[in-house]
Amino acid sequence: MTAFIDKLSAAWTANDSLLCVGLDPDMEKLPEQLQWEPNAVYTFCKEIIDATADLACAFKPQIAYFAALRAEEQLEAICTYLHENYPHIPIVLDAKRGDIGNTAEQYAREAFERYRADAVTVNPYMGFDSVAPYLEWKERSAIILCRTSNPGGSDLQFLKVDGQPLYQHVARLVADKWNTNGQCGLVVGATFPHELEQVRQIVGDMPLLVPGIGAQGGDIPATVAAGRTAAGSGMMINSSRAILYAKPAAGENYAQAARRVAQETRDAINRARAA
Ligand SMILES: O=C(O)c1cc(=O)[nH]c(=O)n1[C@@H]1O[C@H](COP(=O)(O)O)[C@@H](O)[C@H]1O
Repeated sequence: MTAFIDKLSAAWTANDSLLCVGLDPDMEKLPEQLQWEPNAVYTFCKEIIDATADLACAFKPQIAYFAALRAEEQLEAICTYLHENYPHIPIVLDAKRGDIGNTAEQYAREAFERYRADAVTVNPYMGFDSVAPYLEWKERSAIILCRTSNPGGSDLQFLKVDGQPLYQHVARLVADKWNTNGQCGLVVGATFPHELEQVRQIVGDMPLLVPGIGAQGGDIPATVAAGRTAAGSGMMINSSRAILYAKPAAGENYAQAARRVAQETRDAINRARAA
């Protein structure tokens, strides 16, 4: 298996894209013609994947959307579909796990064995022994929450510890101590470009998952300016709802609408990279 960072770097180049397409299937927002289909979640995600795969550097299924619908088997089938048809595009399973070592071993097996994800999002709050089991999977990645995109992230992440906000301690800890094998990434919201810039300065070229453009209103040029590496990449900039539930224009179906918005988003990111 190719190491996560190598697979991601190849996808950045092959698709000339920093766009991560989030797969958050919400039954209430699914197109009407799918509402009565037994495998609606699978069909919807497959159509979105086929419509956007040449525009994306990663796909990020959010596990809660599948679990809430008892659709984990459809998530497994989607991951298999991705491996068979788009093996060059990494799967980031968004699960935000965090638990004691023994339990974390099971979460890691769930992400990496059951779903065969290339990376999984992980919460750092319980410390290194809660993250270490993911790093045992040498070709996979743990993407650790640092400065999340939601307003309430400030409740804890901005607390000052030794004069520095907690999120900066997380960035330093991961960069200096946890990332011994180059397997770690960080989550930093596009809604906080100033903090994104701070994190980029601390962690060098570490890959960052950057959600918060699209439905959450993050600014693409500000995000790219703050988070890109010297090589002009280094990020998976995620958009979920704005792509998945794009309103079809006249004559378009939902997958075509998703493709149009994904292309506009990828191109807006690339214009900002070139600026
Ligand atoms: O880890 C994440 O992906 C994540 C971290 C974060 O700080 N904020 C955040 O929105 N996310 C996820 O990114 C996606 C954002 O979706 P949209 O707001 O619809 O683009 C959702 O799946 C969130 O769960």
